[in-house]
Amino acid sequence: MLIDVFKLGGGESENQTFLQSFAAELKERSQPFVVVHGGGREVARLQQLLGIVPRYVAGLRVTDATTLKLVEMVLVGEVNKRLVRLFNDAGLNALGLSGADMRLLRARKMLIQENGVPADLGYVGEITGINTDFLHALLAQGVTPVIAPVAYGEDGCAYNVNADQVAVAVAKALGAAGLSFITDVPGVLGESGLPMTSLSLTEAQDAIRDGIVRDGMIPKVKAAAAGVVEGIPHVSIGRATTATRVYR
Ligand SMILES: Nc1ncnc2c1ncn2[C@@H]1O[C@H](COP(=O)(O)OP(=O)(O)O)[C@@H](O)[C@H]1O
Ligand SMILES: CC(=O)N[C@@H](CCC(=O)OP(=O)(O)O)C(=O)O
Repeated sequence: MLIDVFKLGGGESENQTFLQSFAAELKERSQPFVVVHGGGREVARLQQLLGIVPRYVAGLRVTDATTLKLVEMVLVGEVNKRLVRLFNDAGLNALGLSGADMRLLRARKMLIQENGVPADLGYVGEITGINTDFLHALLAQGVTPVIAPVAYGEDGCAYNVNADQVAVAVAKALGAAGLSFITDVPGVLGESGLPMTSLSLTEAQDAIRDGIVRDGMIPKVKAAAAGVVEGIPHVSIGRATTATRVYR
């Protein structure tokens, strides 16, 4: 069974017009697929509303116990259900899941260094396992899993995981044929400001080094490159017709 994984970024998960046409396209697909979504911008907005200043290290949200609650409220409680409603309105059989459900996404605390010094990101996790049997069983029944990136810690805690990283882990675990990062730009924009048709792993490194790829696009390009290295045959960033293919 050839499976595709779509990662829906934070900008697009709020764009009703885009979502309706995306859902209609998904409905026409004959091949099974899984959707992983983000929603980082909406988490940041709620933090700000509550007087909490969002903090990031290497593009990852520093997640203390209060922030973890907000992350779960927004991503699992709100964004996930909004997408599931919309997909089901379009005629799909969508089922919203977080990492805790059936131990779908297992994780451990992520340990990283910032400028050579260990940085404590709190409840930020890295994926250690995926319940692929459960996903396969759902797909075999024509169900579309819609996954929020809050994982189930090996220590019983919830962990906040970057949604691009979750998408790569899910695609790798399922042996997916394709992984598409849908975001609020048509593709990875080159120096000209136009989307590039393709980006090799070396060109990706150069584009990051030269500042052509910046901000949130850096972890996305790195995640896409990791997907290519993991052997996912087709990895792309952007909208269907203008997306940038990342290749070895
Ligand atoms: N070279 C580039 N091409 C396209 N987008 C870029 C580039 N460099 C930086 N960006 C920024 O990256 C953003 C996408 O990253 P992000 O907002 O984290 O996406 P998502 O929420 O979908 O994961 C774009 O909206 C754009 O502002
Ligand atoms: C650890 C970490 O940073 N987690 C992300 C999870 C959501 C996400 O990745 O959303 P986007 O895809 O919209 O960026 C966060 O808290 O923002």
